[in-house]
Amino acid sequence: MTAVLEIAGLQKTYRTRKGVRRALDGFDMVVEAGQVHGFLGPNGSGKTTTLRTLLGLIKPNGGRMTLLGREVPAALPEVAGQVGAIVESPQFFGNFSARDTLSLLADAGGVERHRVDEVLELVGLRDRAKDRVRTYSLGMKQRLAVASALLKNPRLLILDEPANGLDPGGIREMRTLMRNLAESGMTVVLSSHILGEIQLICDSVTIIAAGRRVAAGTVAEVLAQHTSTAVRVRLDAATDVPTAAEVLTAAGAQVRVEADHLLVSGVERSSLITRALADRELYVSELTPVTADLESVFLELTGTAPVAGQHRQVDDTALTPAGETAAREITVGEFSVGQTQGGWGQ
Ligand SMILES: Nc1ncnc2c1ncn2[C@@H]1O[C@H](COP(=O)(O)OP(=O)(O)OP(=O)(O)O)[C@@H](O)[C@H]1O
Repeated sequence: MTAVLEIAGLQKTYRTRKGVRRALDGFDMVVEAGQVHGFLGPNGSGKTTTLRTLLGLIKPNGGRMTLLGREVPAALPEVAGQVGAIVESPQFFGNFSARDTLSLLADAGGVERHRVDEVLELVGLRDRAKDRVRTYSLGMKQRLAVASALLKNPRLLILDEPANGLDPGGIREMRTLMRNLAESGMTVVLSSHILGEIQLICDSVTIIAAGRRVAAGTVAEVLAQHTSTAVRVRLDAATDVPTAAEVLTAAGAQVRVEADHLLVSGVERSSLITRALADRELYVSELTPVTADLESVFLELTGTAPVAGQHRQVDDTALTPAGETAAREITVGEFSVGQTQGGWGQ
């Protein structure tokens, strides 16, 4: 497969009154041709900074980037015609219709007018094309934005949070649109917080936390790397749960205590769990491998699982006056996996 987007060791620091904020800390990303690729990360992890840097809107402090095989930002003038992007919410004139808006953009970009009708059809706005934009729902405005990025029939489409603010119906329409575009041969990169959605529509994902890649690969690979050993353990007597947690922790397992069961990982064989518990006269009523979804993997990797009474501190973990990184990296398979601290609750 050919990579249409490659980023290696990208660095970006912002100077703020409080010190230097390291937004990207050696970030890597690869997107293969023809895929829908999800770019995931908690608030403030560096997604927008990455996309803006890639598109030449801000200057990196280090690292290398290519788009369609050409080194950027140097080759941006040559590749820009084949890359459609919406990184900041575009503003449209409320008094213009979708057709007026797209015609204006087509003329300005040297795109033939017949393309306007094609993209209106593609994004499902044909029937409302003559209505004023101010009468559009948020979902329709998002689709108009996507239509504007599609005018030049790009090989690569980059969308920052395309489903932001959409209701479930709007999200479903956006999903269908993304899949249709990928089926037509276009590569689509989309950043999102809506993880269930990403799991449904993306072939592959990159997860970023504190400016570093913490996981990458196909959705199946990322899930498989984080699901192999987790087992749900229920006991005959629910009152035995705390003791069982102690026994399994002492045996070297990682144990998470849930309301009426345990989630146990880091154990080679499930039979070791049953045996360790039976030795203490604790009897198991259920032992089930847990299939993680992308959301739980994301929460585990980015350290943003809800923490009671703790406010989200992502920006503070990224603020490193001494220039140190807040991310801790370990290697799992061919991907690097890191962990950061941080709560939730913004
Ligand atoms: N212009 C700027 N000046 C200073 N710091 C900035 C600037 N832009 C972004 N940052 C900081 O850089 C880090 C990464 O921000 P970025 O907007 O790239 O994250 P993000 O993953 O896109 O977040 P979100 O999902 O909230 O949009 C954050 O700590 C943010 O506060």
